Formats: sequence, C-alpha cells, structure tokens
Amino acid sequence: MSVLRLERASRWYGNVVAVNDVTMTIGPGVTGLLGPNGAGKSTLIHMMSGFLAPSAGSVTLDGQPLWRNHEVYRRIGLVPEREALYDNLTGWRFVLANAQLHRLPDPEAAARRAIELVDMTSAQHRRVGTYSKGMKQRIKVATALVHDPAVLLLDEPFNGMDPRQRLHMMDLLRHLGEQGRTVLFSSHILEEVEQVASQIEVVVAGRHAASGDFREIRRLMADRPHQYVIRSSDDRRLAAALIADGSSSGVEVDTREGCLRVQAVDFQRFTWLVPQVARHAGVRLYEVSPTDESLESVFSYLVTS
Ligand SMILES: Nc1ncnc2c1ncn2[C@@H]1O[C@H](COP(=O)(O)OP(=O)(O)OP(=O)(O)O)[C@@H](O)[C@H]1O
Repeated sequence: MSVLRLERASRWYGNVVAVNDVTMTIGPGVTGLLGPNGAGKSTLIHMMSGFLAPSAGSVTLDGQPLWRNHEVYRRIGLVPEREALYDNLTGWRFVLANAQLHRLPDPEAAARRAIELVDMTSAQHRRVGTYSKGMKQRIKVATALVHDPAVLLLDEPFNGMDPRQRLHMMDLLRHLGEQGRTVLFSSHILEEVEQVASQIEVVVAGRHAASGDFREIRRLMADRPHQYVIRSSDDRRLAAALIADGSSSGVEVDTREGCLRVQAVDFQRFTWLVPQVARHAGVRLYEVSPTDESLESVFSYLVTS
C-alpha cells in the first residue's frame, strides 16, 4: 500500500505559479486528477514522479521525499503525455530496453509480464510505428509497469483515443487499481474521470479546488449554472417552451450563429427536460452541448467555494 502526499506543495517557473499551495493525499485505487488545460496537472504529476522539485512544500511517497530519491523512483511508473516512442523498435524491444535500464534481474520475464498485463502479447513483435494510438498508449503503460511499481502516474492517457480504445484503457486502469496499486491519471473531461476513478481531485489555476467521489464532484458542479448551445429545427419555438418551464435562467436566440444559448440553473432537470420539451413542441434537436466557457466557469466556481 503506497501513499503519495503533497503538503503545501507549490511550483513556479519564473513568474508563473503552476502549482499553488496544494495539499492532497493519493492512496491505493484509481484517482482522477481533473482540471482544465493549464491547471497544473502535468506539473503535479512531474513532482509526484520525482522529476521536478517543488519550489516550496513537500511531495513524499510513504513519508520519503521524492525529489532525487532513487530508492523511491523504483516504486513509481510514469506514463508521460508526449509520445516518447521509438517507431522502429518492436513493442517487445521497447519494453525490454526499459527492463534492462532498470537493471532487473530477469528483464525478459519482466517485459513479458508487463506486456501481458496490458494485453499486447499478440502485437509485441510488430514495430511501434505500426501501432494504433491505443496500442501505443498501452505499450507505454507496459514500459512504466516493467519494474512492477506500486504507483502508476499517467498524464492524459485517454487523449486522442477512440471510444473502444478508451474503454480498454479504463478496464486496464481499473484492474491495476484492484491489484492494490496507487494509480493516478489526469484528464480535463469529467465524464472520463468519473467512469474509472473512485476518487477525484480537482485542480484549477494551480490550486486544489475539490476532492471526493464522483457523486460529490457532480453535486458541486450541478449546483452551478451551466451554459449550453442547442441547435434544433425551430430555435424560437424551443426557446419559448424552455422559458415556460423555468429550469433555465437565460435563453437567447443567436440568429447569426443559428443556435440557442441557454443558461441552465438546474443542470439535472435541464438535461432530462430538453428532449421532452422538444418532443412536445414538435421540435427536432440537432445538438445539445455545454460550452467550454461553461466548463471553465464551473471549475472556477469550485476554486472559490
Ligand atoms: N517549463 C515551464 N516553463 C514555464 N511555464 C510553464 C512550464 N511548464 C508549465 N508551465 C506553465 O504552468 C502552468 C501549468 O502547466 P501544466 O502543464 O502543469 O498544466 P496542465 O494542467 O497539465 O495543462 P495541459 O493539460 O494543458 O498540459 C501553465 O500556465 C503553463 O504555461
């Protein structure tokens, strides 16, 4: 059982404060690190993996400081966001090279086990350059797992994956969490995080904004107004029907963009209601999507609450 602990940890780059006075504890199981772009997720993960020193405060694994601590590095696996793969190597060679770098007593056995764990045995002798995005991501996880670390950190592991690859990766993370490992992954998408993480830590603008299971985080977010863009076969008629219901505080018909902009006050009721109202009014829905600014405002609400 391994526990990562950040105690009033900050990190700045010149004048930029990337992580600001963060205290959090990450235990066994799967934790999602959720936050918008630029929130400081990568910086936090790099500090947790011992690659980056905190400018202030401390980052420890089971009480041991991580920075420049080779003993502790052995217990951590990192899957970075950027592709750091050698396209000409086979998956097998790539994972084996990592096992050798770790100077494991039986690198072949370790590579075989890690490749099996990520379900890549049948493709291990193909060149990495021929792999799909999901397969590349899994082989990266195998290299991070080759020394059987108790802690696995993944930076945006679902980026660029199609839904099937995403489900496969989610199963893998769940499985690693069930084995008792401490697994932490970052994402800017709540739906992604809540499907796999039992614990969610939210960061916004370098600060620790909220912590809890997905129900608590959902509740915090649901209490805030959400902005939606709706496209339909008759925006004016739909706007009138939505105003009559009262679950939205503002409904604006944007004739230039050809859409409706809706401020939903009761998020749960709103998402349930829109299709019903549309059906009753005889309006066909083409698109209902939250705006990015809405997501940012929900996140920033969490910081100030
Ligand atoms: N090496 C660096 N030098 C200067 N500023 C940096 C450096 N690395 C990160 N930053 C800044 O620190 C802040 C946090 O960046 P970080 O990459 O940790 O966020 P993030 O949540 O991982 O975002 P993203 O998902 O976009 O990578 C950003 O404002 C970023 O521009």
